[in-house]
Amino acid sequence: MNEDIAIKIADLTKSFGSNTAVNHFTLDIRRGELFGLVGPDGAGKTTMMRMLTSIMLPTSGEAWVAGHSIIKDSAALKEKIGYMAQRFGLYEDLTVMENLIFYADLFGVPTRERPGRFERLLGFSNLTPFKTRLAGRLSGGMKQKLGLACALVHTPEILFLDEPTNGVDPVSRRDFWKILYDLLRDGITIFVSTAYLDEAERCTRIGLMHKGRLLIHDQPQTVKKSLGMPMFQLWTSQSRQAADEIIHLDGVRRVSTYGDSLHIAVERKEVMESVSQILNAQGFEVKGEREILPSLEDVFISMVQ
Ligand SMILES: Nc1ncnc2c1ncn2[C@@H]1O[C@H](COP(=O)(O)OP(=O)(O)OP(=O)(O)O)[C@@H](O)[C@H]1O
Repeated sequence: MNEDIAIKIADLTKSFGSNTAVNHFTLDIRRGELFGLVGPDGAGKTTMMRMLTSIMLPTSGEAWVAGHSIIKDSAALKEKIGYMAQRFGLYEDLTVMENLIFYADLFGVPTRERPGRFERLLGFSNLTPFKTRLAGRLSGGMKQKLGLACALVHTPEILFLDEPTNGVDPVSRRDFWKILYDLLRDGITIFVSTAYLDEAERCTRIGLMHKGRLLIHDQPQTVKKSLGMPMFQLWTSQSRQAADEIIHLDGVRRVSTYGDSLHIAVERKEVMESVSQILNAQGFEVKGEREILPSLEDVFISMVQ
């Protein structure tokens, strides 16, 4: 396998009875990428993570992680990866330090290497003052960082994070992403799943997943440009009613409300003139409009409609 490729996914499929959770998924992820698998609940992200971490076998297809087959080389593969499952995989009745020791035992981290490594992991996660606190008594953000520290205890090459910031406050989310960038600078490859599109923007590359299928994969900016039609933001009174008024106009492809404004995808820029005319004629006050780059949400919605 090409040395540059950290993860190679070839036609991977997983079915549960008649439900196909991951459907003929093919993708290469290079070393040093921060790849975001993005999709709504039930898209198949967790199933994908479980297969790539060799916890669950595929129905068909194959994948290689750090050069090891997920089907044939499970043990070797697990030594090369760190995995933080949803809810962080912690033992709540163990202390912070005991959780680290548990994972160090699990991965056979040599005793002589532990003091230095624990100190570093506790340091970057700001958990040094809480070494003796029970994991169950940590805040959500602290649990998340401890989960990450445990996933890194054996210095993996590739880190898998399944919706790591779910239910975590915004400040902790921001701190967490700072840590991920530090890890990336150290050369680790990161595969993260998220349902948050603002987080997807922070990845070097993303894949949009829907109903088990990979719809598109590229850099976030390129994905946004892929919408292939002009997008406008328009501020008006009663934006919801205004949206109903223009959605059926010729040349209007999509309308969604964003607070007190509308995002309108049109076939041609000129269509916006008739949009403004109709809104004014119907008594809506058009307060302003500007052309914008579509958001990832705009692209995602247009692809799944
Ligand atoms: N062990 C299982 N047995 C049966 N069906 C399953 C199993 N695991 C997942 N599924 C189904 O597969 C589909 C994809 O689920 P999956 O958990 O992978 O999605 P997800 O994108 O990670 O969403 P979530 O964030 O809700 O976990 C869903 O329809 C789910 O019900």
